[in-house]
Amino acid sequence: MGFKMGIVGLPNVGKSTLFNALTKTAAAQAANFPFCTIEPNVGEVGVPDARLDKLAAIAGSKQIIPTRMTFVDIAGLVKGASKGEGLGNQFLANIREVDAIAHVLRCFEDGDVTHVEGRVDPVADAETIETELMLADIESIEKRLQNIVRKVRGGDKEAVQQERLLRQALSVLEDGQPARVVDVDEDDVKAWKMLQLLTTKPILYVCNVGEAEAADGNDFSARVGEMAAAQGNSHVIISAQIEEEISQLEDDEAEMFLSEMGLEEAGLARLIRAGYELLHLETYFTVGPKEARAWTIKHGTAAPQAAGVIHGDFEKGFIRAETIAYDDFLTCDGEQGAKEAGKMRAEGKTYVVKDGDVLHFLFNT
Ligand SMILES: Nc1ncnc2c1ncn2[C@@H]1O[C@H](COP(=O)(O)OP(=O)(O)OP(=O)(O)O)[C@@H](O)[C@H]1O
Ligand SMILES: [Mg+2]
Repeated sequence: MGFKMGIVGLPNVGKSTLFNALTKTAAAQAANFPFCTIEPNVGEVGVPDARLDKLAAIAGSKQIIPTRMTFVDIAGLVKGASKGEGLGNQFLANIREVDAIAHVLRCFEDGDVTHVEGRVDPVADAETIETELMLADIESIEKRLQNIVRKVRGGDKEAVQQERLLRQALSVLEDGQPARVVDVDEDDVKAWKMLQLLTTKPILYVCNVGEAEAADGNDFSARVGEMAAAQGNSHVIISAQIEEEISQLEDDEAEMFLSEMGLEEAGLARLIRAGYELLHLETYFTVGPKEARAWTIKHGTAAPQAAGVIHGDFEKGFIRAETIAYDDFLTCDGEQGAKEAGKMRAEGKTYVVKDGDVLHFLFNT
């Protein structure tokens, strides 16, 4: 499956710095000038999960393979992007392809780092970007409404549904609100997603604070927190610069560095977890002597479809899933113990996989 988070924001706010820290590379050029990034950088990141390490230790697995999430470092957007300003249209197209948006807001003060608007004001910056996304949606909706006029007149069912949804979105957008506030009927969810509107993508604010503020944030991030709460969105506080430094350290050095900074864990782990929550993602595990591995599914996924994440054949030929809950696996000290304690369940096609389940699939080939 693979879920994609797009890193979005004004130019020069620290997007590429954050991306490099996440992917532990210097793949994206990060520098103090606006529009440093033009082509999107794409990187896969292992999702940190302490449970996986515990399972591997119990089972004596030789290899630990975390599940992965994709991050896309997108070029900076500016006012007028929806009208093509600063290569805007191209960048907006990059956003269309992601599942969720990590919106980076500059919350650090540093006279040496240029702010495109000449002042630090993350709430105003958030509005600038959101406005561009809303304008882009309005424009694309108007185009699409024109394109389906004939089909709608001809009574094409899909086109009629599309038109209804497009008009619903248009009416909130024209009211100055993002399309994500629309309450979509169960029956319309699929068609609604297919519209791929930019402002329906779930959003997470990333407050990029100064080095000394990584633990508690600052006034700027506090204001972002209020804004996010009012919108029903979440936010994380991170110093991209510190994260970049941490990403270059060995694990034990990194831990020392974190505790000196008063941080419990790297901001990246918090960011990835927040992204997981935002997308309603969950993890199940496969555990054996060879490897302990984590897999990503959407909340509410049935066992055959969960098996399909590993391989299409697992889904097609699904028979049953031998299932041990994460806590049982720990308390019973592994698969054998769980079996003896009667904690290994045989689950069929309708079983909805739970976060943390340790699964073993049986299937026909
Ligand atoms: N938390 C921070 N504190 C101080 N400086 C920072 C912080 N985060 C990033 N910077 C600096 O800000 C500058 C811009 O960073 P970066 O290139 O990552 O921005 P960007 O958002 O990717 O820009 P563009 O849109 O132009 O690609 C760099 O000089 C970087 O070192
Ligand atoms: Mg960049």
